[in-house]
Amino acid sequence: MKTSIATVSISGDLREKLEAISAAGFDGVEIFENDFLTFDASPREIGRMVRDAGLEITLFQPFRDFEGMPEPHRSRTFDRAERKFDVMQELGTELMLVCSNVSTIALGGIDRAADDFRELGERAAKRSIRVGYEALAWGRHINDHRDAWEIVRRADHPNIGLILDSFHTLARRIDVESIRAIPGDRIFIVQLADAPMIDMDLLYLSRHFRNMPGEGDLPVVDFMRAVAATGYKGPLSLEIFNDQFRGGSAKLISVDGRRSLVDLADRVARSEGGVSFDAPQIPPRSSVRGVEFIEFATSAEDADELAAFLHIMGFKTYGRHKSKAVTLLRQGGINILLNTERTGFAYSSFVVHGTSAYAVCLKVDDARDAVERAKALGAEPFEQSVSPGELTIPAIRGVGGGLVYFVDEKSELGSLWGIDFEPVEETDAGMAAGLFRVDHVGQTMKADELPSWLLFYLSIFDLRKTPMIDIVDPSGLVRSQVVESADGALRITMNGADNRRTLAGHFIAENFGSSIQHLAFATADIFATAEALKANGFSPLKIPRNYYDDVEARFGLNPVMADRLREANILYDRDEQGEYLQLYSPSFREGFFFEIVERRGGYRGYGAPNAPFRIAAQKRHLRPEGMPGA
Ligand SMILES: O=C(O)c1ccc(O)c(O)c1
Ligand SMILES: [Mg+2]
Repeated sequence: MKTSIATVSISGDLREKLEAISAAGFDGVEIFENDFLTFDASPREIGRMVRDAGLEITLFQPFRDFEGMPEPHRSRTFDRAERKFDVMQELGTELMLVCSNVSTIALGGIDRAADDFRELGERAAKRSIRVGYEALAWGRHINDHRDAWEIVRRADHPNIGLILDSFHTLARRIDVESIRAIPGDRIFIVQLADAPMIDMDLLYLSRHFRNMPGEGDLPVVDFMRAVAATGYKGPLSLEIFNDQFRGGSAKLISVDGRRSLVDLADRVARSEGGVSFDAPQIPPRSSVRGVEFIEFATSAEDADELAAFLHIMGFKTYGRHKSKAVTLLRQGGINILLNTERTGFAYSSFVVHGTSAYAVCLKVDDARDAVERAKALGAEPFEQSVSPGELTIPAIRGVGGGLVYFVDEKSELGSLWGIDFEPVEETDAGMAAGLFRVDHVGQTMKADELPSWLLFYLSIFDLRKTPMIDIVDPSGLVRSQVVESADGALRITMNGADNRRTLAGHFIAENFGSSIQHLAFATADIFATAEALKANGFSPLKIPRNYYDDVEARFGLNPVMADRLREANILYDRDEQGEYLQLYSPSFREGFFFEIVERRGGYRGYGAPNAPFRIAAQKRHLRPEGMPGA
């Protein structure tokens, strides 16, 4: 399988783009004409630059407003094409993209367009150049790949073929099954992009909001399955017009791009028999069975304070690492590690971010397979130093600074606690509060990191995403999206902020980067948990009375229930499936916090309608000078 990406997809000048694209492991690039025109080097030098970067030029594009022009424009258009052929020969590329005409003076007619392409094919053949025709979703006469194919078919010239672009087909909701009948060798290149499902003008959507396959809402896998059925063997080439990507890190976006293509090819190969391109042979997406532990990087002083905080929440000190300054606190199936080492990754994380939950360990079916798949998707493996007899827990770096560890039941990793930890004498006061598992992990990140994290999780693990929603912070909207396993064993909420006045934005600033901002623990009886916590000296986040009056009215709650909620500072939500009750801790310092939840019935959400009230209460809790606009 050959992978390629259009230079227009990433930031930087042409040299920077090529470096990042090559480093991410792509085989080729589409040279977008503007990137070429604005770079100060001859076509020959640019061609050499591309090849020196270990890349080939898969396509030169776009050539606009060609077919169906009336004279004298028609002749001029052919002259213009010849000039571009000159450039292409200097660059060292043999494939040109012609996108469908958008000019108001263009004449329609399938045969007229086919005649123009036949003549262009003749001229191209003299130079061993091939020309592919792409239907833009907003083309004046041609805006559907089926019509573009009909023109190519009637042009009936070996140097004229079709170019498919998933965006144009899928954004117009054209049936992808129509692709299957096209002979694969008549498709000269396939461009891939996803996009969010937003109701807007297609040109605007395409030029600003395309994203990597898997990051958006379009059925790109179905599209690619249909392409694979044609016998197409050419490159899978990304063409992503996106303002955030073009303003972001070329390196990160290139890695995401390559990751999206490997994952796409893998999904296609697993769902469509006998695909034409050789898809990567990698382990399947890992099923996550649960969160095995969450590890905080911290200092000795902070660790004492954090441990006290957790004791009040019903956690017991349960074990100590045999050779490292790592303490295990446990309640039910929840394991929390406090790492106060003065060397190594945890320590560098502490130095940069202060006390924070820098690592999550997931229980999967096969930990080594999980790492192997992640590596094939461009993730960085991580290895910690271990003492003799201790386990090396397979791990990878997350998108930001954090780590994801893996354990499984099938190897010695299933005995992690017995092998690496010594039990400690139980001395803690405080009673257990009925918290039995991690319900979800709340990650906060800059808004432009959200697509990268989304792709990271969806490509490595067998998770689904929920639709993007806006969380209402009194200081602005925060974008939020969830990835979760079908059975709820792993749920991760991701909040993307770009405004420092929001609670999430404030956290990113205080923490010097993205991290886990909250952990939600599940209880089967939140009122009993609230009682136990109270006895331990826990003081929950205070929710104003107005909220309870509103909830009582909104859901028609009986007043006794409303009073119970109010007295315990428990938030309430309900949908067709069930109910959700939430209790919040105050923030630890200015940073993370804990949430306690009870899910009743089949409730699958996260209490988004309660977010404004919870956030306002949290802001009141923070130091006034630390929180402008609170
Ligand atoms: O937005 C455009 O003009 C444009 C140009 C070339 C393409 O391949 C495309 O998909 C869109
Ligand atoms: Mg295109």
